[in-house]
Parts: sequence; C-alpha cells; structure tokens
Amino acid sequence: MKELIARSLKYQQGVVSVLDQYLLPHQEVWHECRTVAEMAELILTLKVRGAPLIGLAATLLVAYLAEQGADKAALAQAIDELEATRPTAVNLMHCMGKLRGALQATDFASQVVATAEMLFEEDIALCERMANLGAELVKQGDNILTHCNTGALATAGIGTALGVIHQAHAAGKDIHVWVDETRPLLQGGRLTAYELACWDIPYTLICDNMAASLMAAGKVDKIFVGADRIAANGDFANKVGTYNLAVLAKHHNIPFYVVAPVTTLDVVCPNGKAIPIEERNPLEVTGVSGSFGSCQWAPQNAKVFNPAFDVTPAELVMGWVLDTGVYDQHAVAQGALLHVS
Ligand SMILES: CSC[C@H]1O[C@H](OP(=O)(O)O)[C@H](O)[C@@H]1O
Repeated sequence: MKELIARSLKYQQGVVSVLDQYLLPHQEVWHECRTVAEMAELILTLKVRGAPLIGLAATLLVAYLAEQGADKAALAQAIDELEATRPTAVNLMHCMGKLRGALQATDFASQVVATAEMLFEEDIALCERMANLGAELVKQGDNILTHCNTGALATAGIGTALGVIHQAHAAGKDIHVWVDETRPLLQGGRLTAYELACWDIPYTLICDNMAASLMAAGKVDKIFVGADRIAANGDFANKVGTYNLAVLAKHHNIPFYVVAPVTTLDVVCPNGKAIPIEERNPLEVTGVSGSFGSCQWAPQNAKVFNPAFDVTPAELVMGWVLDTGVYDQHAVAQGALLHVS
C-alpha cells in the first residue's frame, strides 16, 4: 500500500497509525494499529471518530491485514467486526461494502489494497469539492454556527462543514465562528476549537444551551453541520444536539445547511426513522470529559439517556452541500438525492 497521510490517520513505514482524538487538544498521541481488536477499541472509544474517518481507518486496517497475508475468510471477518463498531455512520458501511466487493476478486489482496488507496484519496477530493461549493454560500462577515467536529480530524481531507468554513476564510470572507462545545464528549470545544485555532479562524466557544439566545439576538447568520447518514428523503442523522439547532434555525429564519460527501448518503434508507441511533456509555454523560469515566460528578447510579446522534427532518434543512452540488429543499423533495451516489 502506498503512503497515505491525513491529519488524524496515516499509513506510513508499513503501519497504520491514528491520532488519539480523545486526548486532543492537550496531547497529540499517535497509536500504531495492527489488529482488528486494536482498531475496534479505538473506534468504540472515539479515539478515532468522525463518520468519514471511521470508515477510512477501518479500511486501512483491513488493507494492512491483506498485505500481511491474511486469507479471504480472515479479511471477511475483519470487515464484519469493524463494520459493527458504530451503527449510525454510513460511511463505515460504504467502505466495508467496497472491501467486500474487492474480496470477490481472484487477486483479492491487491484489490483490497487498491480499494483502500482509492477510498482514502477519494475522500480528500470529496472534501475539496464540498468546501468550494459550500464556501459560495458564505457571505463576507458571516457569523457561522457549527456543531461537533467536522474538520480535517474527521476526514482524510479538509473536512465537511468545517472544510466549508476553512475555504470561506481562505477566500478572505472575514467570518467568525460560534463553536458549540457539543456535550457530552466536547468534540466542538476540544477539536473544532483546536482546528480553528490552528487555521487562525476567529471563533467563540459556547455551551450548547447558549445557541438559542445567540440566534434570538440576531448573532447567527448561517449554520453548517456535518452528517453521519443522510436518508433518501433528506432526513439526516448527526451528532446529538443538531436537531435542536435545526428547530431553532427554522424559528429564527436562519439558513441551515448540511455538508457531507456522497459516501454519507444511504439511499436504501427511506427516511430518518429508519436510521439506527447509537446509544453510548452513561459514564460519558456523568463523567468529566477526558477522564474516561473516572471523575464522576453526577449522583451515583443516575439514570442516563446518551444517544450519540439525533435525526433532523428534511423540512428543516435549507440545503444539502454534497461534493456533487448544492441541493435545495425542492430538489431533495423531488428525489434529487436518489440519483447522486
Ligand atoms: C465529518 S464527521 C461527521 C460527523 O461525525 C461526528 O460524530 P462522532 O464525533 O461521534 O464520530 C459528528 O456527528 C459529525 O458531524
């Protein structure tokens, strides 16, 4: 496999390495990964996270095993086990499906490696196209609100929603970003703030419960978020708290955009009700972020509801920014997303 390098994932000197996103922004720790169990643990604990990145990390691990001489049955099992790690992000299913196709070839090992290289390099190009298309929607001086983390850490390229923000800034549009901290794991406060600081993009960090009053005060011009799965009718799943923003945006008449590559589309999924929502460990809610559950602040044995995602109905979305174009509510209602992937 050729050398492949992204912000939080790389294949270099014959090994797959991932940046531990749970420890960012205060520690940059890379983990070498040589087994399915190691990669599964990294994904399950969100050391490796972000819908596109999850799929690519799992893919590189399978390609590494293929190069190490794993047989077809072992590779098929690796694909199944990695696909089961996180049920909502369809990019993982997309990548694993492509690898299953490669396994059908006589020269399956080289086909798996070639597929991994293609998917990795494809994501870089998809991010570039989304960033350019989405940046056209940003006006000079816009105050943009975003949720969770959708930057270079979550993809092999510049990111999805944060890629749009990066490109708009690079085009000199003098923007400011409101960053939702994104409870409970603080992907916004820890990772998006970190990426925007690295890019010298002005931002202000807020708690998730502060977005409403900012919108009411007229301080939010547009909202850009990522997605983990977009259904055929345009309903989409994204980090929990996204639906809140969409309802508030509708109430305050603020343009609300979803930014995602076509690999996030699931046209077999008819609508948002059919998207599986991952529920996670209660300790993520009751513990201090980064303490791995060790520093608990909630009452002992508190009953906890911890869905990692929520679903936003298509009617709350002004536009879907995909790498193939920007689709408005009319186009999506006409089934435009069915003919994209
Ligand atoms: C371009 S990342 C898309 C998506 O993934 C994140 O979820 P997680 O941090 O749990 O992997 C978040 O929902 C982002 O919007």
